[in-house]
This record gives sequence, C-alpha cells and structure tokens, in this order.
Amino acid sequence: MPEHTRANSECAQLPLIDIGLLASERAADHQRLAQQLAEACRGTGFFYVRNHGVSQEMIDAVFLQTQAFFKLPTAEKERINKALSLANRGYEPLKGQTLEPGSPPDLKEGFYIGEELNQTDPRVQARRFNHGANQWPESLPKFRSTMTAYFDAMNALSARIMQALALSLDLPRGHFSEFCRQPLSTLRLLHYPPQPAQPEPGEKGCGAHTDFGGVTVLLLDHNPGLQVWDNQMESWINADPIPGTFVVNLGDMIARWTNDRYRSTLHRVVNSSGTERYSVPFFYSGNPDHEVACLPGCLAPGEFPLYPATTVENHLIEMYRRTYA
Ligand SMILES: O=C(O)CCC(=O)C(=O)O
Ligand SMILES: [Fe+2]
Repeated sequence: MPEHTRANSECAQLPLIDIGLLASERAADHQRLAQQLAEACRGTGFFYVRNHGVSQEMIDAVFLQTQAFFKLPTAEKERINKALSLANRGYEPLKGQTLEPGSPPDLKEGFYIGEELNQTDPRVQARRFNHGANQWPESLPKFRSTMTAYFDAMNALSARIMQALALSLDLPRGHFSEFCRQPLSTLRLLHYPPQPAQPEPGEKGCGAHTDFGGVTVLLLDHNPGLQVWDNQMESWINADPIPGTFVVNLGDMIARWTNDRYRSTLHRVVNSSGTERYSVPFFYSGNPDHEVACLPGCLAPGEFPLYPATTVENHLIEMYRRTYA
C-alpha cells in the first residue's frame, strides 16, 4: 500500500444500489438487486444505497446534534468519556484510536452509542460484551431522542440490507433473520479537523482499516475524505458523498461467512477538504449468540473453510482486543 495520502481520481466509481427494489412485488426486481449487489460485494465490497427510506429531516437532525456535541466544551465531553463506560459508550477524544498499526493516532474525535438498555436487562446483568447504559450529554436536550430514533432507523435499514445480501448469495431472503434478532449495533459520531499542513508521516483522519462486524451503514456530510482500497487497481478510490445515499460496506464477519467470496475492504479518511468534516457510521453486528460459519453455497467441492466457526460475540471480542491492545 502506498504511503502517500492522495487517491487515484481517475478510478472507477463505487456502484449505486437501489435498495428500494427489495419492496417491489416483482421477482425480476429482486433478481436485479441480487445481481447488482453480488457484483458490488465481489468487487470492492463498498457501494452506495439510495431509496433507503430514511428521511432527510432525520439526517439533518443527526448532523445538527453531532456538530453541537463536538462543539461542547472539552470538560463536558470528558465527563462522559468512553473510558468511564463498561460497554464502550461515550466520548473518544482526538487521537484516541489508532486504526492503522504503525501510523500516528487518528485525527478524529468520536462518540459511541449503543442500544438503550437499563440495568435490569438480563444482557447487562450478565455483563455481555458491549451491553450497558449509554452516556448522554446533559446540555443538549434533543440529542438523545434524535440519536435513538436514528439508531432504530439504522437497525431497520441494516436488516433490509441483510435480506438483500441473502438474495445476492442465492439464499432465501429471510436467511439472516435470526442473526437480525436483538442485534448488537454501534452508532458512532465522528468529527475530523482539517488535515494539518504539515502532518506527521502517515498522519490522517482515520488510518486504513477494515470494519469488524456485519455491515456498516455510513452517513457522510458534504465533504470528501473517505478512500477505499481497490485491490485490482492497487490504488485508492475516492468515495465522495452522493446526496440522498448512504455508503455501505461489508465487515470482517461477512468474509468469514462467505469464505472470502465477499471481502471486507481497507478504507481510510484523509480530510483534505480544508474544513471540519463529520460522518456517522453505524456498525451492525447482529445477534451476539449467532454462529458465524461458512454459509451454504460458499464452499465449492474440495474447498475448505478459511476460518473456524465462531459466534458474533467472540468474533467482536477478538477484533476489539486487537485494535485496542
Ligand atoms: O468517516 C468516514 O468516512 C469513515 C469512518 C470509518 O471508516 C469508521 O468509522 O470505521
Ligand atoms: Fe471503517
């Protein structure tokens, strides 16, 4: 992978998928969706979705609250630092994560939100991984309701994307419905200051990484900055924002499931826009107890599974251990 931070602007665009086709009554529409998706997933594993049904009003409200949160005084953000949570919820300061081993820490600050759970929930009582209370900023009255509504909308959209993924793998549409029950999901708000004029070698908004979980549904503001590694071309593709869409990408669990027919792809952020950049990824990892093993149809005769079977929870614990070690 080249060290410089520019992407090849002449490269192919990522595909744009009409996820609304899933609601069609016509089998031909489902087939078209399945085909387009299979192609996208065998390619970079990154695509845009449109016709997703999430209102622009809701998206505007999410950005408004996100910006308001990061503009709060540092002391207030620090009061709900993620380090105070047993469930990885809350504020992550600038340079708090290093997604690319060997590079300087990421030039971003973040905020993590999970499912709203109270202390009596059996999953919290049992200290299941990433299950616990959220931490909320006190001085933003609309923050909590905006984010929980968006969280629910993202869970619903992700479940629909899983249905489309099932179709793309020649499986029944409901194949992942058990996986989608009581899913473990993380909503992450991100703020990237502009890339400094004189960065440290390798310093950037977000180091090259793959996402851990099932699917990621990423909301971009109007700024470019996201780059996706194109294995075939051996270069970075700019995944610039397209209004009215989300960027969707596959996490490491899908590679496990499909024996690498579908891959999780390296991506990174270089905020060369000269202004503040905000983005809101949603990580959908599914039911913690669900078994992740090679799917039917993803093993040709004589081919062996590349990964041992595991559960969602054990896979995630292992991935977190590696990143935050
Ligand atoms: O900010 C972005 O565009 C991407 C963020 C990302 O890749 C992540 O949080 O995993
Ligand atoms: Fe990512």
